[in-house]
Amino acid sequence: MTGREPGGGVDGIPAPVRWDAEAFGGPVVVLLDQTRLPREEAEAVCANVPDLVDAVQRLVVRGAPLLGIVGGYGVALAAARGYDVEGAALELARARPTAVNLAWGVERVLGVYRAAAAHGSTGAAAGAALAEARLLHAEDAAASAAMASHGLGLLEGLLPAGGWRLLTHCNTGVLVSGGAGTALGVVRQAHEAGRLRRLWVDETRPLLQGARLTAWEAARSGMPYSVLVDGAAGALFAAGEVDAVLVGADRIAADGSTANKVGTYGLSVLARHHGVPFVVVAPVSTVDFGTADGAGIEVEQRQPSEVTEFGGVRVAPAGAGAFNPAFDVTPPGLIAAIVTEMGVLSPVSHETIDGLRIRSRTGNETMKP
Ligand SMILES: CSC[C@H]1O[C@H](OP(=O)(O)O)[C@H](O)[C@@H]1O
Repeated sequence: MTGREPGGGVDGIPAPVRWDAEAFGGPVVVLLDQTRLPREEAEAVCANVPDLVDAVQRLVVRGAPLLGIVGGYGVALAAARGYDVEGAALELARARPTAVNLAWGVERVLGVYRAAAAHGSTGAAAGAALAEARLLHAEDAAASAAMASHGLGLLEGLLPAGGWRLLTHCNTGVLVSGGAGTALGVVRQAHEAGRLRRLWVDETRPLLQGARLTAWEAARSGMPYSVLVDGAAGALFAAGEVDAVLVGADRIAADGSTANKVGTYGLSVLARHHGVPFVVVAPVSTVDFGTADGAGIEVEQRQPSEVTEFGGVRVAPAGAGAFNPAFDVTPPGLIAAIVTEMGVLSPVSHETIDGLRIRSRTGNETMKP
């Protein structure tokens, strides 16, 4: 079994977020600062919502499921400290536009706060908000475990016996969830089952979530891994060195179109060309039934300096323009399967293998065929 520490964390990888009401003279949200990994394991302590919004926007904390958890804790923080909860919820929900989980986590805890405030004191409402944020956190940990199990079962059905060579993009492990992660959680489960021959880690320019964060997690978990520049993935496919691609998601539209870290779409085209399964792993909280298809997904455009500079040093000529979308969108036709905590979803029929349709949280719409 993976070495899971009590209170979060896996294989010596600290939990990326925690609530602390004691150690800092009042309620705070404590984040593992992902901009400083892997060189140092530093914490960012957020005692107010502007600091939390800044941390989200600078990717101190990042990754769709974790953004949902942090959004929930942010509402609880505003309530606990007597800030304007409605205003705080608005600021948090729009801190980054693509990952639907952020707004979902904010809205879920805000709804509990509003209901409690309507029938009781603001103190009781603050307590209800924190309890819901903690529940959301625990649910995501359970979702991670379920996705890892469903994902391993999918790979066992898709891939030959023996060791697998799996390629992943960006970071989708402990650092993006309440548990062991999404796509990297499946890889970790394959490793624990003795089925991981090699993990190919796309460095993932420009912020290097792969080379910095996935490599750090893989090392902590003792996985056999190699880092590659994003542009080298094609050569690996051409050499027959990739058995499957596993990626996360930031928003899955109702037709199965999937927004994920920029570079994901190109991998799906390579995978299709080379007959390699391309698998998305994401909790149902990433599915957005309110967005019909990929054209409706807002893709975050980030600062040009992330592309024209490296390590704070300008590498492109002064005045160079830059195209720096944080994500791209993969059409459902290029996705072999979407692994969720409820089961493995076909992106075309939108039914899990046992025929369970994924329904919206309001229970009426379903993913459209
Ligand atoms: C499974 S959530 C991780 C997801 O989020 C990453 O984006 P960012 O690092 O900008 O938060 C990337 O899209 C990952 O797949």
